[in-house]
Amino acid sequence: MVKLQRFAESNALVHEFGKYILEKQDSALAGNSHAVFNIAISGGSMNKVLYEGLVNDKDTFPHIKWPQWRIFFCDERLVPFEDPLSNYGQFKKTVLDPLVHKGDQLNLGPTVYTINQSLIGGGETANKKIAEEYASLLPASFDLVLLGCGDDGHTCSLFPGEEFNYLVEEMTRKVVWCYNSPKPPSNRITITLPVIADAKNVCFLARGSSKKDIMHDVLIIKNSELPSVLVNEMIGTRVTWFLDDAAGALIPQDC
Ligand SMILES: O=C1O[C@H](COP(=O)(O)O)[C@@H](O)[C@H](O)[C@H]1O
Repeated sequence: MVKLQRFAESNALVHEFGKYILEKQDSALAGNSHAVFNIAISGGSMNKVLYEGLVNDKDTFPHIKWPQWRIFFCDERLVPFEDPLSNYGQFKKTVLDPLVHKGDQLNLGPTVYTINQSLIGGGETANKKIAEEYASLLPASFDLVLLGCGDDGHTCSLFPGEEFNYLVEEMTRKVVWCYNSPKPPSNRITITLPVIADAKNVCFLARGSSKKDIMHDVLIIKNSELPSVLVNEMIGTRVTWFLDDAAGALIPQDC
């Protein structure tokens, strides 16, 4: 059974989301200044909430131990970092740059693991190599995986539909090349379901009315053709969903 956290108010959602991440940081570090917090983050709408909930939140910000964070990407689009579609590029612009320069001083930031940009544009062999190299960087397991859920029920770059079965059926490799993403760009890499299943905590974030139908399919119908549902089914007790009222409009309040 997954945990549902619902919010009528956007500020409250953002604040509680930041507090949830802080809690997971604290249990991973347990006061040990040599320990690290391994977190995998998603792209898209997640970045703004990470900025608001972690960098711009005056209660949370002072408690984040950024130098002990090891940040990885759940998926990455195979474009140069300066391309607006790059998940790392957007994260840098939205979260890292403001963090590093916050408060008129230079703050020490987290260690961020990106794909090998020099291989982008190198075709099939290079794309497979990007996935392979990225897999070799991943920790044995994540303390926290932060997931989005697309309007079609995809999460990471694991898409629903027969032509994408090779992605959700991958049970050996930790990272795979997605060569036919229905959402641009078509070339991406993504962590696989076993990596998510090994995580200590998994948290989905869904906001806005464009998500209301898919939230109904995921949380009420539980359509197991949807990758987001597969995550819930695999490790439900470790999964928390953060929803705003617009995304949860079709979910009964007592759910
Ligand atoms: O393409 C992607 O989409 C999903 C969902 O994004 P959202 O903007 O609808 O929240 C995202 O989680 C993933 O990282 C990204 O590459």
